Amino acid sequence: MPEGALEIDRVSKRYGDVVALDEMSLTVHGGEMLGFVGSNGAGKTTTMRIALGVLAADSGEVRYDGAPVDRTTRSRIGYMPEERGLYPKMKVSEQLQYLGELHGLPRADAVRSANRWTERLGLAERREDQLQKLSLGNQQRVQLAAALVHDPSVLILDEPFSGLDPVAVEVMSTVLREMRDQGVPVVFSSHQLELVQRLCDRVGIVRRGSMVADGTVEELRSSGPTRLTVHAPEAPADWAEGLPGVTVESRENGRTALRLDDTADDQRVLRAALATGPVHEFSRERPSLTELFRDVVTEETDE
Ligand SMILES: Nc1ncnc2c1ncn2[C@@H]1O[C@H](COP(=O)(O)OP(=O)(O)OP(=O)(O)O)[C@@H](O)[C@H]1O
Repeated sequence: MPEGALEIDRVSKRYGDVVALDEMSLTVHGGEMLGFVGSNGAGKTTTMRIALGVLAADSGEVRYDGAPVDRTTRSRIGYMPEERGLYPKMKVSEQLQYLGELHGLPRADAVRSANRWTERLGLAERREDQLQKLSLGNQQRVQLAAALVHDPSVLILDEPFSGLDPVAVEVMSTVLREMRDQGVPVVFSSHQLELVQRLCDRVGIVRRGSMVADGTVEELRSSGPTRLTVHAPEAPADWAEGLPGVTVESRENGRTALRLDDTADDQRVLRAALATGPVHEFSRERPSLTELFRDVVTEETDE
């Protein structure tokens, strides 16, 4: 059972004048699923291509199970590229068998594995079809099968969920969870933040080639400014004005949404609210991953 971690350690990469990666670091442990999120052009694909070894880094190191990734470890990686590079005219089963053999499986094992994954991914009826005759969603299932056919010890997937219908999303999610539960480190990029929040053990947010936030969804959601909702129906409109470190974000039907920075004292806010009359609600709101992500992107735009 694979247990090793995939570590990307301060990897930098330039394309001419463009700094694609600036000391990017991330670790995915065995048995863990990491969601890799960031705006367009932030550096996700470049990171994954370097991890796979199809692109060389200018500096930094990629390690699996503590050792630098070499040709042998590379063949243990299952990769689903964004550009979906399969052969359009080849039959589904032939293609998967060929890829299995290319990764070192004996022919009989490659055939067995291709059959197993096509069955598992709902493609059994399409085995003898050319790839180009399949719908885009089914082509994507074949691409996942291609990443899995050699029974990889690490899974790296570039936007595996993009363009999938809800049933296919469930199939893909279940398979990735199973791989994770077998001890495989799984990392995938995605712009579908709700899906990432639901599926992943950890999330890494990348901005301009560096990791800017990394943790469990819970850790990320409890970081950042505190947001409070206070329902004090008799309070005057300006009840929270002037409280140190407190910004009023909105006020509607007696409910005030507040943002507290590090200098604010929530107990002082509560006392101020009680001083106006009854308080029916005093609750801390935690941001969703989408809101956290928006904060990071906004910072980027502001710079
Ligand atoms: N072959 C290349 N030549 C020149 N610049 C490139 C090349 N590939 C990527 N870049 C640049 O490197 C940066 C990082 O791109 P990358 O594709 O890694 O981002 P990404 O996070 O995967 O984006 P997306 O979410 O749009 O797929 C971008 O500025 C991009 O324009």
